[in-house]
Amino acid sequence: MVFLEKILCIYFCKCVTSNNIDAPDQKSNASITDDEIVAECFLFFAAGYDTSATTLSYAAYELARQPDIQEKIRQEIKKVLEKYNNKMTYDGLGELVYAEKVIYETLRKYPLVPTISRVCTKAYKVPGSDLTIDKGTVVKISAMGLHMDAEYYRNPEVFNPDRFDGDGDIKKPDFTFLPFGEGPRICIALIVLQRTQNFQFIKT
Ligand code: HEM
Repeated sequence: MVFLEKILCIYFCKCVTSNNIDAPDQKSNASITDDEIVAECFLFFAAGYDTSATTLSYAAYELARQPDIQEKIRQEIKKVLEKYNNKMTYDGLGELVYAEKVIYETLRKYPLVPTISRVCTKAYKVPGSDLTIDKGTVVKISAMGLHMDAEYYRNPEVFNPDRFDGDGDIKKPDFTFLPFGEGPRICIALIVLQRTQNFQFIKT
């Protein structure tokens, strides 16, 4: 809602809201047109709908193939529902630790955006090689390639949510798990998504 609030503020009062109490909202010349609002809404729909729905389809596919994992997730949901009088609360969703690992493992094995694209903003010499990436070159980073690399994920073809345990078998340096991209353009829905996807499990 913070995002929507910022857009409406820019539209109606040409100010930018801040979440920082030390930096009160300021009037600015910020403006947004009707077309830009429509474009933002379309982006939310395009980026948010199919990605979430298809991830859940892959999760359901893996659960159908592995009844033991399905049962484990079911027991976890039952336990948390019992704790919260059969109502799923925000806190309850946060307690679905195993369900979250199932979502992570689904995103690892089936990253909906298999390659992340960036444009090189200045010439970059790749360390340890004589390769220089020129400014303006489009660089494609293979999330799928990283996720299926046995150097980072043992037996990468096996669907194993436990690899996301603290003590799991994952050997994960930074930037080897990229279902949501990375850096300043990382998917804006990252945090909301983990809990909403857990919620979908409960409903199904
Ligand atoms: C399983 C679900 C999702 C996956 C796997 C996913 C994945 C991604 C990826 C890989 C990117 C590109 C990040 C980068 O270039 O570094 C992205 C960007 C984006 N996503 Fe998601 N996404 C999901 C759900 C959503 C949802 C639910 C929304 C909105 C409600 C959303 C909104 C966006 C937006 C607006 C961007 C563009 C951010 C920018 O360019 O600054 N995504 N997403």
